[in-house]
Amino acid sequence: MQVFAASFSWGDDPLARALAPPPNESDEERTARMNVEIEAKRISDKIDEELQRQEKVKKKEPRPVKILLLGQSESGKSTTLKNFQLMNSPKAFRSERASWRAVIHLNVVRSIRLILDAMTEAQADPEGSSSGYPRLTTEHLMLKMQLSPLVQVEEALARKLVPSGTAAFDAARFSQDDKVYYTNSVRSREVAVNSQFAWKGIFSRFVASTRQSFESDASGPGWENMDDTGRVICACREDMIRLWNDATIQALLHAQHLKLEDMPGFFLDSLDRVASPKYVPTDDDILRARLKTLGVTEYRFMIKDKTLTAALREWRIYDVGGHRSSRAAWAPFFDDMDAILFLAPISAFNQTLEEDPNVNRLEDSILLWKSIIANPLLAETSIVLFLNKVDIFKAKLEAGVKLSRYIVSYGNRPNDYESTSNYLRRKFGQVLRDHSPQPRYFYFHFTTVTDTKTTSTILRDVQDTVVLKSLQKSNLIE
Ligand SMILES: Nc1nc2c(ncn2[C@@H]2O[C@H](COP(=O)(O)OP(=O)(O)OP(=O)(O)O)[C@@H](O)[C@H]2O)c(=O)[nH]1
Ligand SMILES: [Mg+2]
Repeated sequence: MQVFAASFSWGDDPLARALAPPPNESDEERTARMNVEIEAKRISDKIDEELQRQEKVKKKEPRPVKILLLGQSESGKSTTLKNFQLMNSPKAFRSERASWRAVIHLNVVRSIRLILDAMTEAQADPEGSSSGYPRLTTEHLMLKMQLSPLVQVEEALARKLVPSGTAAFDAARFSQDDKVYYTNSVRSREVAVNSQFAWKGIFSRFVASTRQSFESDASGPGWENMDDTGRVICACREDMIRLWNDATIQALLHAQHLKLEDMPGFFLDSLDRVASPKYVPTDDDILRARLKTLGVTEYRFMIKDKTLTAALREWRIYDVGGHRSSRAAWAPFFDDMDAILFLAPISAFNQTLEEDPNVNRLEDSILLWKSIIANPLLAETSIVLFLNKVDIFKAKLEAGVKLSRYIVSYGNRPNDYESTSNYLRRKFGQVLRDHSPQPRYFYFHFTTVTDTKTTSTILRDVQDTVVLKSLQKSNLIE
């Protein structure tokens, strides 16, 4: 210790010693050394300047706008996301048509399977004496047999979309019914896909080989480019049409209260088109296709701000699963959002949750809305309400379904669209006034998000006004 202290002194700095000029330096050597040092300083100053410039640019670059889509399952979140994609990156949206064709085929075979299941139930009581079901003829049973390969097609498509054993597949949330992954109830069992899993990539080989035909609107890829599942569906087209249009089958579905046309992903009225070899999904078809979300999907795009600076700003839209078991995944997104689009399907007033048949869907929407409004983490976040599925809501009212039968508080007010829709809007507005931690503006729209034209106007309004206000409030825009 003493030896070390004796050999080291502050005046003997090894760094200063290393940088000091050599003791017997000539004038020439000195000039050369100084020139090298001047050049080194010039380069170093330039690097500092560049770093400072980059820092300034970084500060000026607008921060991304983040929007979170919320609402119960089947409320229309993913359909709203599709509208954003169609508006802001139509080419990319349309390049995914081959993948959506597979989903539409899956939707078709699901509807057919539900009819086949209904027929099996009727076969258990052939005389219809105890159930009151209409009698099925040998012709019906022949049709049923001819269509039975579609059950395997459903499983094959489902397995393609949700391969078991992938890290992205969350088996805990599914019952393994017939080795295919469906959500719990057998009648409404439905394939779900985890958004972390790049399911669209599965069809990319197919897309690549048929890119031209899919990108031009003229005609589809044709039989020769179709995969096996597509071929079976096309081969069954005539039989499916006959089954769906059969009066006895319609009576049977009616007797079993099975309204396929009210279910998401209904394409049986378009079988002629969607089960043809040259079928290419239209934008409308893609918006009507149903694929339940698990996990979180992020979509990014750039648009010009509607501000004086007209800066190009990145937008990020987040789509989450609305099933009760998926809602715990919402919270981590709450503290970082500029706006929330909350979807409440008002047409669901006479339906119950798939997760819990004792809970009315509209009631679930109101409770969910209340919990979002009251959440202190979201106190500063703009929230926009979409009272969605207005088309189905109107159709139900016109068919004579009474709102007051399910929402008793509606009493004996008139059952027309004007009165009922105003009543529901006021209910949601009242929850906002009563439960928001601080006063906030009630932004709402009546929507049918499967209608791209009206939805794009509404979304542009959301983009231009609501979010802009939120950015101004947080001083992100001068
Ligand atoms: N007729 C009609 N159908 C709609 C409307 N909005 C959504 N749909 C359909 O309803 C189904 C469900 O919509 P999604 O967007 O998948 O619902 P989601 O909220 O993403 O549901 P999860 O992923 O389960 O949380 C789809 O088949 C849509 O095409 C609407 O306004 N009118
Ligand atoms: Mg979804």
